Amino acid sequence: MKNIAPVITIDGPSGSGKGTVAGILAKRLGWNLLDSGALYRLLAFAAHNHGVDLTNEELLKKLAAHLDVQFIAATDGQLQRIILEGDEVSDVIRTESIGSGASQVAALPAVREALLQRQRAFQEAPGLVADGRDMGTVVFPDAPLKIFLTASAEERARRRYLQLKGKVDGVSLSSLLDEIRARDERDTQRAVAPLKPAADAIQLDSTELSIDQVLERIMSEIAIRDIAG
Ligand SMILES: Nc1ncnc2c1ncn2[C@@H]1O[C@H](COP(=O)(O)OP(=O)(O)O)[C@@H](O)[C@H]1O
Ligand SMILES: Nc1ccn([C@H]2C[C@H](O)[C@@H](COP(=O)(O)OP(=O)(O)O)O2)c(=O)n1
Repeated sequence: MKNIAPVITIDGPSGSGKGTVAGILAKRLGWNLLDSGALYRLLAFAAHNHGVDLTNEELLKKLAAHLDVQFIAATDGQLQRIILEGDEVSDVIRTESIGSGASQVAALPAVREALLQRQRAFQEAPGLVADGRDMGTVVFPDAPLKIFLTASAEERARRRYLQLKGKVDGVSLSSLLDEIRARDERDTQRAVAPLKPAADAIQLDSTELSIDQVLERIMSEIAIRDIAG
C-alpha cells in the first residue's frame, strides 16, 4: 500500500532555525522527525574515523550505504540521541568542522543516492517533519506543506555563536560568519539537489522573528491545509 503519512518539510541554510523548529513541531504534533543533515554529518564523522578522504566518492558511497546508525526519538526531558557504530555521537557531530565536512560529502551524487531510501523510510504514520536542504525538492516532493526558512547570514552566525560559545573553545563570530558563507555557497551551487526553495514552498525569513513567531506561522499553514488531523 502507498505510504500516505503526511510530511512537512523545512529546508533552508545553516542557522536559520530548521532543526529547532522541526524538533518542536514534531513533538507538538506527535510526529516522527528526520534530521537529514545529521546523516551527512554522520558520514563525514565516520569518514574521518575510518580514514576515508572526503573526496573519495566510491568509498563514501559504500560507507553511506552501510552506515550503522540509530536515531533514538526525543522524550520529555531528553533530546533526540544519535548512536553511530554503538557510540553516542549526538554532540560531537555538531561542530562547524563536521558541518563543513558534511557539506563536502553532500555534494557527491553517489552519496546522496545512497542516503535517499534511508531518508524516505522515516515517512511513517502518523506523520513526519523533515528538515534539511532538499526535503521539499527531492526527497519528499509530494509533501503537503513545504517551508523554506531563511535569515540573514549575519543573524545566522550570531545565533550559532550564542549556541556554541561556552561549549566549544575558540569560537569567533567572524570565523563562524565566514564558515556559514562558505557552506551557503557550496550548498546552493552544487549540481545535485542544491539548496533552493521548492516551487510550492512557503518562504519565511526569520531574521526578525522569534522561534515562537516562526512556529505560529507554520501552525497557521498547517491549520489552513488541515493536514494534522
Ligand atoms: N527565530 C530565531 N530567533 C533566535 N534564535 C533562533 C531562532 N531560530 C533558531 N534560533 C537559535 O539559533 C541556533 C541555530 O538554530 P538551529 O535550529 O540549529 O538552525 P539550523 O538547524 O537551521 O542550522 C539555535 O541555538 C537556536 O536556538
Ligand atoms: N538534506 C540535506 C541536509 C544537509 N545537507 C548537507 C549540507 C549542510 O551544509 C550539511 C549539514 O547540514 P545540517 O542541516 O546538519 O547543518 P545546519 O544545522 O543547518 O548547520 O549537510 C544536505 O546536503 N542535504
